[in-house]
Amino acid sequence: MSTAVVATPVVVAIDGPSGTGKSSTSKAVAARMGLRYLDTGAQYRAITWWMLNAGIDVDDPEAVAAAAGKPTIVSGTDPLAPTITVDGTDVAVPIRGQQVTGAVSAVSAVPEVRARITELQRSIAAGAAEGIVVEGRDIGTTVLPDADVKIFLTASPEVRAARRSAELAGRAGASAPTAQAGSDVAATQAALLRRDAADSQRKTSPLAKAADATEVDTSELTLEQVIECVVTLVEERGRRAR
Ligand SMILES: Nc1ncnc2c1ncn2[C@@H]1O[C@H](COP(=O)(O)OP(=O)(O)O)[C@@H](O)[C@H]1O
Ligand SMILES: Nc1ccn([C@H]2C[C@H](O)[C@@H](COP(=O)(O)OP(=O)(O)O)O2)c(=O)n1
Repeated sequence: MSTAVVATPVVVAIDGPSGTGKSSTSKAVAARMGLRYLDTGAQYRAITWWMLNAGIDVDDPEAVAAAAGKPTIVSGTDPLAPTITVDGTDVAVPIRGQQVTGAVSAVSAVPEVRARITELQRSIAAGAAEGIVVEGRDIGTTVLPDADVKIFLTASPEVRAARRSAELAGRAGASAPTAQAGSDVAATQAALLRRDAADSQRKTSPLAKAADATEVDTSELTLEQVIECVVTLVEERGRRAR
């Protein structure tokens, strides 16, 4: 395992669809390189959780826009223990639930929500004196277009669905694979593809690869290989900058 510390603050943008390994890779790279870590998907999930809790119709963009400024979202950026709160409540667990996952694309498509969360993301990145790894859908294109290193992770829909299902099953405490697990993977894949389509087709700041991002297909790579690949890209950039 390589441990590397970069001398100057470096900003790393990691984008891609769900299940490509953004969170796992970003956390590990940040921890190894002494950088902060920001999960922007968690912020969109947090504002979605708040909207659902407040009884706002998430399919009504005007109602979502009108409420977008109300909740206070705070992200803790320690890669070894990232946190997320809404108005002081720890929402790390409920934001991963099905209700939020099913509503987050609609809420995050609303321009007023994106403006608010983007501003928050930029201020967190600007305040990270050690440098930061920021992961999401539009970091390289919109949030931090001047990021030092931009990575776009991909993987086949089959691989992504299998990873996500295993993760969900692990969380639910499931053990041996069953026939039910097969249909769960199919349902998970269909839900992932629906969310990809919504996130890629929205008008404001869609999921997209920045022209200057390095694409890494993680389908056939272990998590460790992906981490090493990103660490190498960050170190190469550090050498070029010196
Ligand atoms: N290269 C990989 N090989 C195998 N499993 C992986 C790989 N990358 C990530 N995973 C696993 O897949 C799941 C989803 O990864 P995650 O980092 O949450 O993806 P994303 O943030 O892109 O949605 C996690 O359980 C993670 O451990
Ligand atoms: N920068 C971002 C990050 C996430 N989003 C939206 C779109 C995504 O479907 C949701 C949830 O993102 P998240 O990264 O938590 O999703 P996964 O964990 O990869 O399934 O938030 C966004 O619009 N822009």
